[in-house]
Amino acid sequence: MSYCLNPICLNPENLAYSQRCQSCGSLLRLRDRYRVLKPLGQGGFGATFLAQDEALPGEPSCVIKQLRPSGTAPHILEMARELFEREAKTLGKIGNHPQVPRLLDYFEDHEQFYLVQEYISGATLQQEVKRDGVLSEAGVKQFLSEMLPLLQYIHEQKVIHRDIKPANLIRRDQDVRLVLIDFGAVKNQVSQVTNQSEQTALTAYAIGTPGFAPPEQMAMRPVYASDIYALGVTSIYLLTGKSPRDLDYNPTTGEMMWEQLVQVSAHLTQVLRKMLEVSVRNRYQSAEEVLRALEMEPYLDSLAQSMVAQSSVSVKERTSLTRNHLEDSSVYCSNPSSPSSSAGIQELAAAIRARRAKAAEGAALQAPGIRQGVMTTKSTTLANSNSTLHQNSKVSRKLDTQALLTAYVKGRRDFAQHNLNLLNLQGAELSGTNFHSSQLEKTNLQGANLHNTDFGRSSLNRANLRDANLSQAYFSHADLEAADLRGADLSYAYLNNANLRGANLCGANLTGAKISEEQLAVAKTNWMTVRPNGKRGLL
Ligand SMILES: Nc1ncnc2c1ncn2[C@@H]1O[C@H](COP(=O)(O)OP(=O)(O)OP(=O)(O)O)[C@@H](O)[C@H]1O
Repeated sequence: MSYCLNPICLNPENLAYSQRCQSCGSLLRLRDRYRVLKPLGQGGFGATFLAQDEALPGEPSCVIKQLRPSGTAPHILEMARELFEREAKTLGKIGNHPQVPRLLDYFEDHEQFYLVQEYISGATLQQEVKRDGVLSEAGVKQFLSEMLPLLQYIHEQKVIHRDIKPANLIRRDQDVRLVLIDFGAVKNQVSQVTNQSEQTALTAYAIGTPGFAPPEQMAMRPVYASDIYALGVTSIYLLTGKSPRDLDYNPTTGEMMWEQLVQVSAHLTQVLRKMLEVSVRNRYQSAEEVLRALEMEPYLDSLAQSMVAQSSVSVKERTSLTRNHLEDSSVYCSNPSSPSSSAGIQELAAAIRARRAKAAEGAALQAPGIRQGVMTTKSTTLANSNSTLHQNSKVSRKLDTQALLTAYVKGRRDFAQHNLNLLNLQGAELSGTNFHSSQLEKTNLQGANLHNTDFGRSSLNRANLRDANLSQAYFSHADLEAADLRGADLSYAYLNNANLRGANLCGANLTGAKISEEQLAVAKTNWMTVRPNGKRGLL
């Protein structure tokens, strides 16, 4: 089909490759190169079309946006043009990012404005949820780990998107990456002071989508954290399949009531709660902060627990100690961006890394010079509680094969921070389980169903994962050194930051998996290994 772009054409559908519209006589090729195939949508200011560029070899698809303001008053036209230019400028500036459509052309033709951008072939997250159902905790973590670096990049370019929602996120068929579209509502040049009345009039037409946009954005004062709120609402949609308009709100605080609808770990709940804070002051201030919190919270959680459990410390001491500790680590900090709190996080992260390194080396659990129960300075407190955490988690969270399988059958999915070393779980049904930070060294998981399972930061050293179903599993920071992954289905798994040294990926399926060339270089592969692009061959 060839579609006529004349806004007042009564019968815009024409035969493919026609020169002129049979109904209104307009030329059907825009700028003598773009042929419109079909309309994709119509918003307040413009219409969007799928087109092909006949001037290029292969006639690649593209998206054409045509400025079509609904009113004709000069100031409306002016505002619409401004919004349109904004999208063009923003795409021109940030469209070289792989998760943003490229700006291909921008021009005026017969007093109409046009913007041509890269066509992203794929389904939106809204369509995906309607088609495949809601995501698990691991799925949402993967979503956030993909979106937060993009958000960080956009914000570094001084751009607030202002309309993040499932319908504006397309999972590109070609490489299964998420692409953010619709930059028509972005706020550019955040630091520049604009004419207040112009800005207010303009933003009135571009406040984003009610329910996804936070209160300050609806009040026309968007900030970077507004995008974090919208990302939080999108995560709730992915977990529940419910749009904000289908959710209840607390009449006193205005908070969205979602917690009773989802079954996720305490740490993810805490992160989402802070992303969805009604008050900007209490919300995460940057995408980086959310990323950091996602990686730290499970540790902080058990850190607090292990400290409370410490028998040699009095209740009074324990309470103040826990509070100080949490303040240091900025978990409940009212101003998390303050230098002291971020130093706290770094200090804690360093301690955790040191602890993990020690554990990996098989060093003694208790660091030299640290004595149980004697807590004098901040650093000894930290080190002491970390060693306790390690011991406690080893002793109190050990499960045998039978106990684990029975708990799973009864509906339990959270086995984070457990010691499951050496268990025989061959062929077990364990899909959608949370094994975050657990120890699964030399565990036999051959042929097990581990679809959509969270192995973030877990230790799977020399684990037997042969022929296991690990599709969409999450392995960020997991240790898979020397693990046997022969014939495993790792399609769409998230393996970024996982240690794959010596891991055997012969015959494994890595279609759509998130994994770097460096990681693949240190693993074993053969011609049977299916690469992330879906093709077989040596890596
Ligand atoms: N670059 C693109 N690649 C593929 N599809 C796109 C692209 N940009 C927009 N679309 C699709 O075109 C349709 C229309 O999108 P558009 O951004 O113009 O806004 P809309 O959904 O009509 O309205 P609103 O601006 O209110 O969200 C949507 O279905 C969207 O998924």
